[in-house]
Amino acid sequence: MKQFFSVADVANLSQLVDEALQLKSNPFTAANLGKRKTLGLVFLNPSLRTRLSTQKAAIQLGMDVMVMNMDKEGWALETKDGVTMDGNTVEHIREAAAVMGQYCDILGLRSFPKLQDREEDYSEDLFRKFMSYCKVPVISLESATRHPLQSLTDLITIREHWHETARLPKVVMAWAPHIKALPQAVPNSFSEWMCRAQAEGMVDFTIAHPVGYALAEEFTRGATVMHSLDEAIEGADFVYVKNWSSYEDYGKIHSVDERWMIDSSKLTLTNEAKVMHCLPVRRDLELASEVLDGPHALVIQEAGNRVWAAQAVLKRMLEQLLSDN
Ligand SMILES: NCCC[C@H](NC(=O)CCC(=O)O)C(=O)O
Ligand SMILES: NC(=O)OP(=O)(O)O
Repeated sequence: MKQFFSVADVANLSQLVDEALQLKSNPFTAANLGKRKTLGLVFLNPSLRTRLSTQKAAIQLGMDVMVMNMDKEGWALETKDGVTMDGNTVEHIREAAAVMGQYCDILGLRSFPKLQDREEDYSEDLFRKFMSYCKVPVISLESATRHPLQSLTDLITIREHWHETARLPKVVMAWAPHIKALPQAVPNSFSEWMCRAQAEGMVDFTIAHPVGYALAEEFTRGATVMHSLDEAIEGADFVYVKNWSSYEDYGKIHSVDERWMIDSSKLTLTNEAKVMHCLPVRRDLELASEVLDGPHALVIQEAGNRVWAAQAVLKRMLEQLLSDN
């Protein structure tokens, strides 16, 4: 694996999930694979889980890790070409990415969308430039439109908590309220991974969102889309809670009539569903604390699984690096 940016970078989904679960039961099987290799984690936005779980994964593979909080500690980055840099930006991504590639064997990058210009965000201009200029394999730590380490984790978590063989788990991604305009990266990515998992006979996938919150079609092909939360979650085995801002009316928040927050009474409509969320979650706005603190919540186990997703992906990248050299 030379890059990990979307589900399209994974040749065999089921195998990668299996490998992650094997690493979970035996974390140090490849403890020397990454010896004398350096992972650089570059953050343009905040992070708790991605930062710590990816570091831990790399350490368990024997790698050295360097973290750069570019947003707070780096020079202000210019990403546009052909501009005279007489404003606030100090360093161009052409040099910054190329220099980081000199220090690291694999780089990870987190960069959120600005949510102002849809075309610009969805072109993934910054991420693509970083990948092209750094000249080493790049792992997405969440880009403008996707969060593949999270989605792989989510698939691992569903596989781990589903034991019936007679039928597929009903997985419902449910839009939730929020006060801020949030990116579509997590829901786009979850949907993209679940649609692939559905096509490969692993899950049955539904999306529930209010009118006006449709995601870009390229991420949702094959999913059942419903505009009533109650109808969508009926009989659900997993409910994946997430807020996102409008894609159609880009980056905007529309007010909604129906109550969209999952609480205990909503859960009675489901098949004793497990409730997932990528975190961070705003209690009693996006998700009721009675659910987060109750037996249906899977959010802590899910966050724990971030380590095994990252470790499986880094292992594949290291194997490729070693076979290329
Ligand atoms: N990396 C996981 C989610 C990151 C981001 N959440 C946030 O920005 C939450 C901010 C807040 O709640 O104020 C998102 O939804 O894409
Ligand atoms: N879920 C997730 O990516 O969390 P962080 O933003 O804290 O890394």
